[in-house]
Amino acid sequence: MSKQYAIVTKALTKRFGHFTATDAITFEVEQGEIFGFLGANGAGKTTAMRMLCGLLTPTSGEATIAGYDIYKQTEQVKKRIGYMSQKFSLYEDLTVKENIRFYAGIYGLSNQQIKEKTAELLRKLQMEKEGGQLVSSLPLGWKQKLSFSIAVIHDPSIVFLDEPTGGVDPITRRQFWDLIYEAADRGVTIFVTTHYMDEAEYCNRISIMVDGKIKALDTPRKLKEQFNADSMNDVFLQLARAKS
Ligand SMILES: Nc1ncnc2c1ncn2[C@@H]1O[C@H](COP(=O)(O)OP(=O)(O)OP(=O)(O)O)[C@@H](O)[C@H]1O
Repeated sequence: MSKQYAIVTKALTKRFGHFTATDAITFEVEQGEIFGFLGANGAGKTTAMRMLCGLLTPTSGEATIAGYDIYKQTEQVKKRIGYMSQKFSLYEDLTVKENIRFYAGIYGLSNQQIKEKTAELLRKLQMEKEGGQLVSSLPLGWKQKLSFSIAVIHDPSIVFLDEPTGGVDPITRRQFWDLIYEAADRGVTIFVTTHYMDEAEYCNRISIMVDGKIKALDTPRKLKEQFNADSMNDVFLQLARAKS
């Protein structure tokens, strides 16, 4: 039997006018893998991710998500994915529980499922006491964890995370990654962009984009070997330097 791929892209490209933001990227992500999508600011990561989520139409190339074509089967794609954007979209003027209810409703969960999932989520995040608080009153790290938990509340097979841990300290980031590992253990495929190289080390495989193209793709260990580097930071800097 052929391998089950969560994501397959072939020469996926997005141009804005004459500018090519994502330039013929080709890769596969296995089901249950934690796949890191790295690149400097403006490398084209968000553009690629938006195409994979069905938010942006590619200029050319192909891609499937959970086996569904991103051009023709957008509804099936949307049902199987979760998405957490850089500016994660919690409503600050709603309570924690109201946010959960709102998004779970959009994802099509029944009232009974929403009740159960809300209790489970608050227990897991140790936020039972905060359920009735406005989201605006929560620390950033808590909002990020809540946002991630909501992005997987409908048990998607793939979750896309666009710089999910920006602006928080390493300990809070580590706690966030515990949630990621837990989801991956349940078989959820994680596609994550980050600028933090400690996080890159937590991924099963990493791709590094430079100017819209994928310049390297492998496990952190193999990339370090390939670039004769001590750390992912070093690998990243070598690729960024090679550009100039
Ligand atoms: N709608 C658009 N119209 C024109 N150019 C765009 C548009 N969206 C993105 N770009 C450009 O495409 C390039 C890639 O942007 P993108 O947001 O994908 O990069 P990124 O790797 O996600 O960067 P960051 O790490 O800063 O989020 C940038 O130069 C950006 O200015």
